[in-house]
Amino acid sequence: MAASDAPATSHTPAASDTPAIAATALTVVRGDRTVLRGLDFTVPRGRITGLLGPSGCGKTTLMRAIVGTQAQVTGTLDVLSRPAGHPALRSRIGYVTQAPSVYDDLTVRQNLDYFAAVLLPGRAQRDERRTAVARALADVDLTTHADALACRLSGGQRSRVSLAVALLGTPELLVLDEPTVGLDPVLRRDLWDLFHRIAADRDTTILVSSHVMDEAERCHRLLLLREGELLAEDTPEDLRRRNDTATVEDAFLHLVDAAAARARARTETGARTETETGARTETRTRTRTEETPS
Ligand SMILES: Nc1ncnc2c1ncn2[C@@H]1O[C@H](COP(=O)(O)OP(=O)(O)OP(=O)(O)O)[C@@H](O)[C@H]1O
Repeated sequence: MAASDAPATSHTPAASDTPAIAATALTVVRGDRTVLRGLDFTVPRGRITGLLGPSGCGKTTLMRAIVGTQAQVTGTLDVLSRPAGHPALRSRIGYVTQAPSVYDDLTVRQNLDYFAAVLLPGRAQRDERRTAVARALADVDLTTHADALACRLSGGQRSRVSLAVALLGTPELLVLDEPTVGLDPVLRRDLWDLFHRIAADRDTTILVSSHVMDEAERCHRLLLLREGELLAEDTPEDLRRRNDTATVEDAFLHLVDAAAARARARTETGARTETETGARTETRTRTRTEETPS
């Protein structure tokens, strides 16, 4: 998103205690649908925040707004103390989309070399490039596959190449869209261990989406999204405690039921008011008709 398309911002100077992401009344329209409705939330720095919710609830749309690739965003959205989409944020954010962005006809190392050349161009940065590529390969445990063509990799390995690309620039904010989809339990655990290492060792803020609720327990904080609305913003522990449930999944279901009950009550109140207003109007009309001499 161009800076001019960025939502309005209450631009504040950078400070280590300001949240990595702060949204107020964030609304996104896609086509003729309002996909995100008036979201207010913050994402703390250096922590792993899980964005959880069922398929189609708006997780990808929210991530796209944060990285600045989503049109029709209104409200306030600050990322690393800049308005989302600001050009200065490009090198500070790593974004891994659901579909791995990997060149099939290049090897793993060539893929990384290519993106490293974009991030760290020129002969003077050759050593930095080499170090960054070696580190990213080691991060995602693909050093032994460095010379394999990307088209020969498994789905999980391809996802890890995408993640390695995002790690090349040592981003301050890493936005990961369902990075563990389709991975076996061992790989999923290894990836989550990696996310925790990155957050702890490099002070990187990680926003990671998932629709698998057991992954919620691995996050420091959670944003629970449903049908474009934020159901909760809390730690997994507080979410369980507040809803008196054993798991985050049960807490989520509890919140969904409560939201549905509130919506039903609103609809019934609206219908009753409408009926009463209709009855009053009819009475008034009848009275007027009766009063009108024929
Ligand atoms: N290009 C588009 N144009 C119009 N509407 C879209 C577009 N892409 C997505 N949507 C709609 O926006 C809503 C949210 O989609 P989004 O991809 O953000 O959900 P999600 O929570 O990431 O889903 P999933 O977990 O399946 O990836 C959906 O109802 C979807 O139909």
